[in-house]
Amino acid sequence: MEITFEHVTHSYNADGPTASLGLDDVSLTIKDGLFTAIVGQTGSGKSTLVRHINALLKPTSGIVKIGSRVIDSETSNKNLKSLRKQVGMVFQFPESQLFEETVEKDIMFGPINFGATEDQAKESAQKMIQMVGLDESYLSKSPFDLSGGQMRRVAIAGVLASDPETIILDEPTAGLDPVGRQEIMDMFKGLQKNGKTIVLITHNMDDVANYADDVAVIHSGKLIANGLPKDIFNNNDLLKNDLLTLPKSAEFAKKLSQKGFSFSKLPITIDELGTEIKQQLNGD
Ligand SMILES: Nc1ncnc2c1ncn2[C@@H]1O[C@H](COP(=O)(O)OP(=O)(O)OP(=O)(O)O)[C@@H](O)[C@H]1O
Repeated sequence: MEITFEHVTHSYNADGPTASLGLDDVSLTIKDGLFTAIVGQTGSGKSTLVRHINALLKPTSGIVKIGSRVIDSETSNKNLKSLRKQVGMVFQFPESQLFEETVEKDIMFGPINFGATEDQAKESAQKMIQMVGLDESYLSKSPFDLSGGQMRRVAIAGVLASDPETIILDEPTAGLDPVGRQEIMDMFKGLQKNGKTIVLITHNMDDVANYADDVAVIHSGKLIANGLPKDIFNNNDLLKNDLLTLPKSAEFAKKLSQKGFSFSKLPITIDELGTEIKQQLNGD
């Protein structure tokens, strides 16, 4: 499902004395089936942007097209259920939203809310618990007896259980250990390979380099760059103005360049860095 922002401005408390601009004239296309990363400094407008994709927020001016649906300032809060089913959102620290007595009931909540039968929702819960790397024995446990990382997985399973076409992730791996992070990110990449559109807010540039097909950089509510990761990380204007940091491999490559290594291109992933170094050492 393609998502298009056309001149979207969002002002918080637009009519009040404490009005603040969350988005400022943003035009952006999030392409169907791709993994798009949204990056930018803290407070730049990333969460404000993605909350328009399921109409949790509406533009103060401009429009957002989500598939065939158009959201603008006049859009009613009624009839948004089908949109909310199409666009699943994993908020920051989603485990704080777990509330049922068992993991199974928590995962079933979304599908039942969107009209699934009890049996269909149970089947979904069984599938999704495995998808997030836990076994079926967890279904009968209380979510509150799980570790933080396990709770996070259950919360993600709850969003995936409704089978959304587009999945919005607001820093989904914050606070997880490195192995857990990679497992969860690999799972999202797998979902994309199976046809989902993924939108990821992240401060982790290694995740951008490793997983994203497209990157949008937000600063002070404005879209200041949009393109392939390799092009974004070669954008010296962004780097020199501290609007972006580099993935670790690229940082390391820059240090090696100062020691006389020369790279045919800036390596942004560990694999690319390894290939470049091998070529250098072999004199290719
Ligand atoms: N509910 C709100 N009421 C008023 N202003 C808000 C509200 N939510 C966000 N803002 C303001 O909008 C701007 C963008 O905030 P937003 O949360 O979208 O940034 P962000 O890039 O997601 O930040 P972070 O990386 O810290 O999560 C900030 O100036 C913020 O103070």
